[in-house]
Amino acid sequence: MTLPTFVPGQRWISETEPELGLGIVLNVENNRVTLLFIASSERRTYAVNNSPLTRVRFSKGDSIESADGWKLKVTEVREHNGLITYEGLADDGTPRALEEVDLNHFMQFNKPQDRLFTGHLDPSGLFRLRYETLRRIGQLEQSPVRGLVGGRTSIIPHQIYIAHEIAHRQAPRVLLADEVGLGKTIEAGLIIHHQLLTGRVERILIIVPEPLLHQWLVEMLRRFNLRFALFDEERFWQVEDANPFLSEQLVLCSLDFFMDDDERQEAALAAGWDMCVVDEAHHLQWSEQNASPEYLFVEQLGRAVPSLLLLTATPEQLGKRSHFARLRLLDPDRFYSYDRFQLEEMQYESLADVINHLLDDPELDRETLSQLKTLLSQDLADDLLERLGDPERAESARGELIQLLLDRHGTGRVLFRNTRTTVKGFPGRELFAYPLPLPEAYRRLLDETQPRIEDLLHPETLYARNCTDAEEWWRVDSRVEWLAETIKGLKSAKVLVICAKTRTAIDLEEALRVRGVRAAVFHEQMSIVARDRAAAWFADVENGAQALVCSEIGSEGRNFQFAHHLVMFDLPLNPDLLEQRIGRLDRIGQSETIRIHVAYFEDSPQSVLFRWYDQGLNAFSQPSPAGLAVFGRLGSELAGLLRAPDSDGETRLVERARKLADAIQEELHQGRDRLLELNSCRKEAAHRLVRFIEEIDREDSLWPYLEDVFDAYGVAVEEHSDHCYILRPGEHMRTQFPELPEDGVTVTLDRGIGLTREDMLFLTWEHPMVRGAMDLILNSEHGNAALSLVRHPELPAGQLLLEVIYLLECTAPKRLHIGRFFPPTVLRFLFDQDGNDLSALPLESLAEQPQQFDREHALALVRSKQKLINRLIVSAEKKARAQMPGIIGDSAKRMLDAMTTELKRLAALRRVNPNVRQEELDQLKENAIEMNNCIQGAHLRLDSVRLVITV
Ligand SMILES: Nc1ncnc2c1ncn2[C@@H]1O[C@H](COP(=O)(O)OP(=O)(O)OP(=O)(O)O)[C@@H](O)[C@H]1O
Repeated sequence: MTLPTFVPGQRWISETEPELGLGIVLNVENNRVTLLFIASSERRTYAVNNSPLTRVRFSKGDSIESADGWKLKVTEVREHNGLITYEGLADDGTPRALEEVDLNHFMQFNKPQDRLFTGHLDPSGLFRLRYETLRRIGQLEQSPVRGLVGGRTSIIPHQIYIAHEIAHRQAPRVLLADEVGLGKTIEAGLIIHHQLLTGRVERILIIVPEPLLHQWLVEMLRRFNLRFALFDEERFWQVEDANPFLSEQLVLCSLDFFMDDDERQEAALAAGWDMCVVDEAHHLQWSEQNASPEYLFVEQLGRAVPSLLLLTATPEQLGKRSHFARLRLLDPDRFYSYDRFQLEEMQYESLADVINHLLDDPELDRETLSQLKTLLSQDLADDLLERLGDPERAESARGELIQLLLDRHGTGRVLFRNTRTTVKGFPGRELFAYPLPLPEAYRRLLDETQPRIEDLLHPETLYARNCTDAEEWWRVDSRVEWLAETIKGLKSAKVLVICAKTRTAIDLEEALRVRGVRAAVFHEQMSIVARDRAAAWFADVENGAQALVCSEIGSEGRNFQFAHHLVMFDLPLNPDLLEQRIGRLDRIGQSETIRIHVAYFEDSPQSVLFRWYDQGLNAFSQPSPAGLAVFGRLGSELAGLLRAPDSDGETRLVERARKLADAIQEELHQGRDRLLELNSCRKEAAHRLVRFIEEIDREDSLWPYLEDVFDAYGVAVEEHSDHCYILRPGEHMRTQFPELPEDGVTVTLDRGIGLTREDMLFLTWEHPMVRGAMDLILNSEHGNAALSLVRHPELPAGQLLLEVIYLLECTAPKRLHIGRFFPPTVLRFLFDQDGNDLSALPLESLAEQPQQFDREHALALVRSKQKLINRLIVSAEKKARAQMPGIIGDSAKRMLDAMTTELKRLAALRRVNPNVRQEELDQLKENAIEMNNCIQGAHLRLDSVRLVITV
């Protein structure tokens, strides 16, 4: 091997640290050479006979830059006393010369050709890894289930359907209103995850009732690897001088945090969120006379933030108008008049009827067709109606027509509600009723005072108010003794106790403690930390509390499905609250029949209410979709009976309630609920998506890919158990590896294991570790220039091939989300030395041979073939350019189709609703034009090259 000759003034670059820039030889002494890297202000000394340095030597035709910034196209390269002078034409066309000592110090040799010709050759494995990564990214961007795979969640059809449906919209604004416990938080998480992953949103504000802060924080982190910053007063004031919300991208706050504090509201309104999520949105109360401050605040946010997700299991809990008002927050254009909304609801039955025909009938009868035409008269849907007659295209036309009908005439686009009737698979409920004698002390008090309904249903509060000197209420209330005995009788089973009043909950805990029951309490007056501690103590299987006593609001939204026994210490008047209570246990993940224990006082208003729920609404054994409507119509009569119980009147009222509930339920089923059901989970589509995800889970392509990544970057892997591995930083780790702690981490690739073993990372293509690794590869030059020896049965030995990878990319402002129409597209070419196109031979078919090249020979070979290589790169570029119009045309068409549909929708809405502004239509058109320009301007980039020699 000949030793390199170093001369002061020469330019060399480091193969191991190319980021240092162009080095300049300072001196050579005692077989040691010292270089100065001016760009990075570093000085390095190497052994002359073993340095990782490559001489920078440009060739004729290269463009180079001087330290002063002028450029030269090289026409001649002269060497004198070991130093090179480049001659050629400067930018302005004048002939100039540039000494190598004056070359730009910042010159980077990251481009594939640069690295190839300067001998910065990576192992072939890295080249393949880079190619595989590019290909994967293109596939992932296009995957219909992008963003829905990476959560630590079971794949549940209705959730995936909703998340898919919503996440693919631009700036979605929807109300997620699945029945209690069906997974709205998870749905919101999936949508957020998708939108973040695809770059559609970056800044998100989640607002929840204070008791749910911690649960949300934990769910987002453990299920979706999303780190939200919890903002409370202390955190808010940590940032001085600037809007504190600008210090984080993902923020979680309680609604209370904003109330009565204009400064915080203003800061939130000015913080430039892309998406806002509001949980338990039924708290946003509204009436014509009086909109609540909470409503007004979210209304303002809704105007400032493009995407808005509202979550509630009981959308009509505070009345229909309030429900309408929340819909208006989401789409003020669509929901602009309550009267019209009501009128529309009346037509839901005939609408559902038409949709049913579209779904089920092979031929549409004349009446249905005429109804359809009337419904779509404003929609310019003639082409769709025409397609119904064409057997080839009828299926898709039916789908589009249903979508149109749901969008225009129902709450289709904005409201999603799945129920247990459609989701299925939930365990049953069993009712245990305990009539108890009304304590004498209560009877006396109720007779002596003029109690309000509240007092009638919760006599303990009346007692506590009026008998301040007497014994504590819980010493006279027979329900307390019953409660203690019931809990003890259930041995070690966990029992959730819910009562309406905070004071009652606090006292009950003490009463239970006195009676030897290990109980914790949970209510809204406790701090978040204390509440979470109580919930955790209750959840602890070994040493935890047997019972948790909750107040009404304190338990809202919480996950207690590990318990199977629910005690209702009293009953709420509002049927939605009853359902919220049962929903603490009746949620996804409940494994047993739920035992509902209800205590009430005989011959008292409580027994009337119990019968009303049990026999009138049948609300204990299943959710009662008509409950609220029946309560709305017969509520005042119920209140009359509560005030003055009368057994005949009670029997009559319960009977009326039952009949009314049946009738409303039937009506709802034919109309509104049928529409909601159709809209909230189209079964076939949902199952298609689920199958897609299951296939990805089964595919088994992630681990082989990761093994290559770990191998390339020096991450040590150890088997843990089936599908589980321990990862640690290896001794030769190249660089800090994403999401890998110093002391290692255990990972699994199996969803089932991931769901039960939360101590392990659940790795998918969407996990931050995997995405981080992909970024690491693509944001560096790793693998963009390589040389390998390969064997292939169809290729004679001794051939020289060039493999060239081009990337077709489209640059556009983020707000346009161009990736959905134009993902980065990989174009691969393979040529032999005679320029024959061998691209049809896939990369995988070239069997890699283990021989290594010595660097000097490799460099000599590359240099000797420089002209050929450049020529082949030009051929590849030509071929790539020839493919561009097709790719660009397809993607422009996809974009235009999607935008046209959206434009048509808005134009049709505008015809029925003058509130849709012309500017919105104009904006959409402008977006389409802008996107089209970006797509037409897609550019090619040479990503990597590999010189291949066949053996
Ligand atoms: N896909 C899933 N995989 C695993 N667990 C799930 C899934 N969906 C829901 N769960 C669990 O089921 C429970 C209920 O889900 P979630 O809290 O999202 O329901 P919700 O509809 O928001 O309830 P609520 O109406 O009470 O607010 C939670 O414990 C949640 O973690």
